[in-house]
Amino acid sequence: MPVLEVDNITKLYGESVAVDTLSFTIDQGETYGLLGPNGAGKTTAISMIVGVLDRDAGQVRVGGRPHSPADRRSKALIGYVPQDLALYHDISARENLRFFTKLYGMSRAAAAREIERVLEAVGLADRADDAVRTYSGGMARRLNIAIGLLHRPKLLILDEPTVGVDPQSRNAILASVRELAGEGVAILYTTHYMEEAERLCDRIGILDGGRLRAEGTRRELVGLVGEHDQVVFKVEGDPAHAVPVLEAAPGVGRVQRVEGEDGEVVAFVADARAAMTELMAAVAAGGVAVRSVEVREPDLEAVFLHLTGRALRD
Ligand SMILES: Nc1ncnc2c1ncn2[C@@H]1O[C@H](COP(=O)(O)OP(=O)(O)OP(=O)(O)O)[C@@H](O)[C@H]1O
Repeated sequence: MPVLEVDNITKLYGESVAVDTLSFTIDQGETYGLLGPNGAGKTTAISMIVGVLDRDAGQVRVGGRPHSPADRRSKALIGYVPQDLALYHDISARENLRFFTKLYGMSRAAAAREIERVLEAVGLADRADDAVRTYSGGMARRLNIAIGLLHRPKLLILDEPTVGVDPQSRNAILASVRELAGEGVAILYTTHYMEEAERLCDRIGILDGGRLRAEGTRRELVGLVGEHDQVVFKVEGDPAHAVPVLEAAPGVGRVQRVEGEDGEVVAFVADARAAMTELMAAVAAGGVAVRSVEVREPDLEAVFLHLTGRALRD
């Protein structure tokens, strides 16, 4: 049973549809990325899922039960880390966390244990007693994530957690997300960074104009484009000789000489990994001396362009 089931949620602002019949599910230990440009509807979708924003239509189930903010049982399963920070800047990270454990009504012993655990999880243990005002933006964001983890949620929802953070904090955030997923937490992660979605997420939903244009693993999404893997050969001598040899090789769709690149020839294949052994054998049999081989796969940028006709980064 999925930890999160989102079923046709919709939000209207006047005439405009911010989120349009959005559906997806997330399993235990799975990281699901909602990828879309600014204004795609990511924050609106998340706010409806968490329950801080009313839905105009649709259902959300968490842990198999219909979720509403009034339902304490399903609420206890969710850890929500919004874009806005909710921290006290004049006290330390540890004191901020202690405040939230009191809010959750945790016992002293449980609070002490959970505070250490979440500080470790986000890599802030060594700065835990410093005032938050001395933190970088990225460290403050990590503390915000720590707060979302205090009650051991089964579903962690992160709204663009790496926007405007330093590279060190960004890496720490990505590492903590991976570790939490490894412990079985289901993760909903929104981002407009293609590389993050590719690196982190098991499955990705591409959101644009409030609608889910496509979803799947990176490989499935890339397959939608119909664009092929590129196997780039650097060859000795005249590359023209390599062209007919590659064209005749099994699994090769099209062969192209790269403009300006001395001795570079590209073979387009459906699946480079599957085709590689036969391709190399054909090249050797054809007497082509290869200096190097590189595989380039189409990326999510190409997928977004294919689906929407626009670039992901405007
Ligand atoms: N309170 C509101 N009233 C009217 N329109 C809104 C409101 N909040 C959001 N919108 C509109 O809904 C659409 C989706 O916005 P949303 O903030 O969910 O996008 P997003 O993908 O999270 O983008 P961002 O990364 O910029 O936050 C946008 O067109 C936005 O202008």
